[in-house]
Amino acid sequence: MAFPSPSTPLYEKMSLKKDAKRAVEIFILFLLVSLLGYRLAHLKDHGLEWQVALACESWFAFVWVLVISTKWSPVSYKTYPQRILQRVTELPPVDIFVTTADPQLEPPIITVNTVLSLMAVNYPAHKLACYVSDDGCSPLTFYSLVEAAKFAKLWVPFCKKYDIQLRAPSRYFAGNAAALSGEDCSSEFQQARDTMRDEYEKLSRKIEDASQGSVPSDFTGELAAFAKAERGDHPSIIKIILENKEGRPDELPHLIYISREKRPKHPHHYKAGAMNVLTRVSGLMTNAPFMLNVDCDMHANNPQIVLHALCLLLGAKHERDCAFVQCPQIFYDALKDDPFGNQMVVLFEYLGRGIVGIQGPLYGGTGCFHRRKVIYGSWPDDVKTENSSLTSKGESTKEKSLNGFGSSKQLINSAAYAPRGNSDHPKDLASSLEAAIHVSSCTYEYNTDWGEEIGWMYGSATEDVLTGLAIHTKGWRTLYCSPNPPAFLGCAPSGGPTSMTQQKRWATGLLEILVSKKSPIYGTLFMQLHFRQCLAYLWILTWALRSIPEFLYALLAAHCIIINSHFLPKGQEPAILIPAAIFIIYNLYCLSEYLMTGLSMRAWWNNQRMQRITSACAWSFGVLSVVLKLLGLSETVFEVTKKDQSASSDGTGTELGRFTFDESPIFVPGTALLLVHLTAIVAMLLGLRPQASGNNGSGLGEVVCTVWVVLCFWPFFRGLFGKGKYGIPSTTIVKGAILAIAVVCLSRFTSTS
Ligand SMILES: O=c1ccn([C@@H]2O[C@H](COP(=O)(O)OP(=O)(O)O[C@H]3O[C@H](CO)[C@@H](O)[C@H](O)[C@H]3O)[C@@H](O)[C@H]2O)c(=O)[nH]1
Ligand SMILES: [Mn+2]
Repeated sequence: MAFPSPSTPLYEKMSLKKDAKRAVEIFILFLLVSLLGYRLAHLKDHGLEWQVALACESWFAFVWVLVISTKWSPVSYKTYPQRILQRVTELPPVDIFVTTADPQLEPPIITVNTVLSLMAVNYPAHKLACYVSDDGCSPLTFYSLVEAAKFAKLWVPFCKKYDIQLRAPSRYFAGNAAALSGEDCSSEFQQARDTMRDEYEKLSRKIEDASQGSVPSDFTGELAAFAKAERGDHPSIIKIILENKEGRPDELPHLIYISREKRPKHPHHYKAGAMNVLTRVSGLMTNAPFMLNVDCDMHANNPQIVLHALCLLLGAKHERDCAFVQCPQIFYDALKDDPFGNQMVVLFEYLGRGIVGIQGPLYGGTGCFHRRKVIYGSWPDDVKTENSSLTSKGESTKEKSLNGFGSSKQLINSAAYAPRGNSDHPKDLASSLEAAIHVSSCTYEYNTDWGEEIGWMYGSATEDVLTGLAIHTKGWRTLYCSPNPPAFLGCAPSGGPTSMTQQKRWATGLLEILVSKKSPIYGTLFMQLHFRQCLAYLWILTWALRSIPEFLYALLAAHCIIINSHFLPKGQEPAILIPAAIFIIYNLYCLSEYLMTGLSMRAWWNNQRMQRITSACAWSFGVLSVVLKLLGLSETVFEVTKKDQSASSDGTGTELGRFTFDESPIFVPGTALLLVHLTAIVAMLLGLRPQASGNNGSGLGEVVCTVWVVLCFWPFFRGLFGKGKYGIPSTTIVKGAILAIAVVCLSRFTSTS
């Protein structure tokens, strides 16, 4: 099988954009510092509002310093096929992991499409094994996979024979004319395609019927294992759905279903726990030196992707330059102009590519190819290996290493091969079934290094960033791979509640890392994390903390209007130019990033507006949940985001991009903020404010800020009057109003006292 041609570079240079970016960033920092100077000089004449402004602006200046000193440097790589061909005589095996957790939130048809697209990639089938972890322990998911395996026997040969580009059947059959235009027009092909379409329809109908409750209710045969299983209380269920017994490259990859043991009172560590079980079971069954992991909604969109990634993994000059290969998260059927601000295109384009120039991209949890030995805790250079659990010769040396991997002898034996990138394992899968059940039990990890030194790390709701950080901390570098067409495509959450839940989880998880023992500051001071990589991590890990100054700053203008005071210089003072310039340059600059990435002005507005909403609502709850965790009052949880097969198939939404609400308290801060500003506007218009002393009343600056906040929270304004899911529930409005009244009273109180 040929590696992709070097004439298609995976990376391009971005130095022009970068230099302009730095100049603007430094100028904004300079303005921020001037503003701080101005505040300090005038502080004694003013009240509380100036202190709040000073504190918030200092924080924003700190964030800018992080951004600038990190210097997101873009980098250009070439592909490495030449070098690989000299060294690699045989393609290495790759284990593929798919995680799913809930058949309601993650409909099995989505998982099935992901699995089918991965089984059909251009790679010798006997070198691939696909492991699906089901944390929902759902007979429906299992049944769907069994049916999908039958369909795969037709689908995979069809894709390979006709070189189909979209190998997730639902995407292929929903394909628009453009995607299909390059296709063969022979009648033979057309016939084959029609047969496939019928077969796929049959498959989706079967899964649909089953989810209505008709099939998995009879727990016989293969389904018997699920009869007494409850979601959070069941033994391990491992089923070999497909096995490529003869090791034939043109047949199908192995397909294995895993639902790890769960018992109440035993922590299961959410996705990180699932990944560790997948790592162990695959270590026993196929033990490939490379592992690809994707979320259940992320199908392979580029059939060459495994080859692309191996170009980087095998072709890097030294292994230490490539611990893992991360592909960007890109979404299919994305709503126009990103109304929920979560498609992250600009984020990946600038930040993502920029970090590549330091120590390499962060691990994003999906679309990532790992080296097994790195996951097993290896260090980049061999000297260090002696301190870790295994030597480069592949023998387990110290007692600690035996304990580290747990009590399974077979697992320890198989792990001994990992450092050499070698993959000895029994020839048939069934012979390791018993050991696999053992390593997926809920007590297996007690007194081992899993989650601490080995595997996916525990202790954060963003286990991906934490795991990647642990790898960078050891001094590994990592690589970014963004081929065209994109490697993987997933679903972006749509709707207010789903987006907020996701952002809250991220903010929580990132802050958990910042305050943990594995924080990047420790990693830079005492280990091998590069200084600038540490700054890059800090910039992301402080997301949740940013919500506090931002919320106060957002309140400031309304507070000033209500008490008829000001925090910005007056319109006629020259000093007004400083904040005005920061505001205008910053927004124009952000807009330019969107336009240069090929997005619309509307997309910029939606993103900047959602940033304010996310910060006020989701990130502030992130701070709250970490504080509760630190106080020992509650544990953080991983709430799964809902996946829609296609945003437009929802049917009920006539206004797809419109913000939606639910009963969640997460919308209270946003509602309260909006109500305070509306109160301020009304008070100003009706002249219900105290008389200002001298020239100290609020001015144009405060009014502009209030209008800006109301515009950013426009979805909430519409929500006040909206119906059904488009309306803010009345209980939330009442809670918001109580908070708003408290803020207004407090403002009046501080101004009179
Ligand atoms: O107890 C759990 C919870 C989740 N998952 C799986 O984890 C994946 C990611 O969950 P999702 O709800 O889709 O979260 P997202 O916010 O979309 O995920 C992003 O953020 C996560 C960290 O917060 C990363 O783990 C993901 O890879 C990354 O795509 C899904 O495949 C789930 O099935 C489990 O296997 N077990
Ligand atoms: Mn997801």
